[in-house]
Amino acid sequence: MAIHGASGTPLEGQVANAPGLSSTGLAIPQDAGAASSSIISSLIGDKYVPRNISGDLRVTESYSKGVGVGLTVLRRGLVFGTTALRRRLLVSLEVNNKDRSYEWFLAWLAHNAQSAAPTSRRPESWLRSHQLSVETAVEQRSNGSSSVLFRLVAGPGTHWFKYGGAWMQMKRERETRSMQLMSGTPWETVTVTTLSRDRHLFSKLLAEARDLALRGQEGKLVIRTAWGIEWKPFGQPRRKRPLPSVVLDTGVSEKVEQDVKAFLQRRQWYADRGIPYRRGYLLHGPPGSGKTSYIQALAGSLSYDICLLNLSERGLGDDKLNHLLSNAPERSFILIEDVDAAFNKRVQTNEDGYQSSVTFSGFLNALDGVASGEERIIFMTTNHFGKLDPALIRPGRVDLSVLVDDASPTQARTLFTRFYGGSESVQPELVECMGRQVEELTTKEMSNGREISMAALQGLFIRNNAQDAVKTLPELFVERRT
Ligand SMILES: Nc1ncnc2c1ncn2[C@@H]1O[C@H](COP(=O)(O)OP(=O)(O)OP(=O)(O)O)[C@@H](O)[C@H]1O
Repeated sequence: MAIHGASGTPLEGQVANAPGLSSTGLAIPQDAGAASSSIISSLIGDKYVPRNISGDLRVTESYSKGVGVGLTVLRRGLVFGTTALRRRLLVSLEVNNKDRSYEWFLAWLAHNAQSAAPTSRRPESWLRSHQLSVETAVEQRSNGSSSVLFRLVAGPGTHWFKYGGAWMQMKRERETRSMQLMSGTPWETVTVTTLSRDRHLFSKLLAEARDLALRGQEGKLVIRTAWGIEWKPFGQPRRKRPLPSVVLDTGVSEKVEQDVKAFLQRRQWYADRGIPYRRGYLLHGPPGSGKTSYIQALAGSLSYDICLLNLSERGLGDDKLNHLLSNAPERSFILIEDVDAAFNKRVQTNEDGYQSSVTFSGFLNALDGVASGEERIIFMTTNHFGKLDPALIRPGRVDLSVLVDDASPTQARTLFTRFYGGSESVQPELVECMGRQVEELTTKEMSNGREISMAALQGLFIRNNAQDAVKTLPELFVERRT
């Protein structure tokens, strides 16, 4: 972002460099008289040009020479004057799409423009424009349902709006010849121009735009994915999942939570000992046991964001990976799922045959990273702990490794009571009683070498009422995996 005078380049430079100008800034016109006499000669031939006509031509030559110089001076003067006036009176703010405030500003403008109902008194900020672009967003309501919204934002071109009593011109420009190499999106710039005396409004406006954006994320979990070498929000911020809604075996959730909290309070401790301030966690266990859900819920409870990293991403190489891991936004967990799948053969291949260029050693180096004071928390998940290379899970890369297993009897009971407790159709005592039944059933099935995932239990409880769920439960247990 940059604030500068309206002309952009220094005036002196323009004058001195302009073609056809002397160092004094005056134009030196070409010999207009000679040119006109040669045109006449070529039209009617030299011999028909009488001597006295040639004398008149000399008068005309010096006259046109004078007019030429006069016009040039006038034109230059006008340009000079206008530029000087613009420089004195106007001030511009430039925001480009490399900066986070770019999105905030466009969203703020769209928000204010849309709130201007035609019949009501116009609010202070509104948009006057004939060039609009559409941005589609999915909004999640508090009851969990979602709706698709179309937001009209100022498209490329010139727009006008009023803010804080001042008129502002906004120019959105898109660079069509070059793209951002990593993300493939065009470079864009927004230049807002207003009267110099109103320059203080810029910071007010940007602060408002930022607050509006952050308000939209309050109480929500922001998930980011890698876009080239940058982390960008993926979809709209989601509603946070309450941590207790992810039911892990006794003590597991507390162990991870306490470790993360203790780590967050020891920044100085790490700094004093010169240890890189980072921590790695590995959650391993069968599919559907709640690993991802837990990490997301934990992030939400600590008001952290999630940066989701897919090691099989097309175009992701060792360098980019290193950059991404070292430049995650503050207050975010980096989540790398199914880490075994990425490196069990040391070279990973997509369904379409694409081979990621991240190497195992490159990944280890990126995990070690450059020692810096920046906080970094990485969570990795896997379904196959045994397949992991010991180099990956050594302390420093994985500091805490936790098994998140299939449903234990206590987990099954707790999930049951969470689902059916508080419902009007079932008495609380009955729910407690059926919960104990679920616990006993699970203990019995487990002693027979059978198990059930938490995801399967959740599915059962979603589809059935309490009585039917208890009846159907035994059918869902499967032989334990070896
Ligand atoms: N322990 C749990 N408590 C509550 N719900 C759970 C639990 N485990 C799984 N679920 C539910 O099951 C679904 C899948 O869970 P999740 O994706 O977190 O499992 P996972 O262990 O990460 O699976 P995978 O290893 O296949 O990635 C989610 O909808 C989640 O709500």
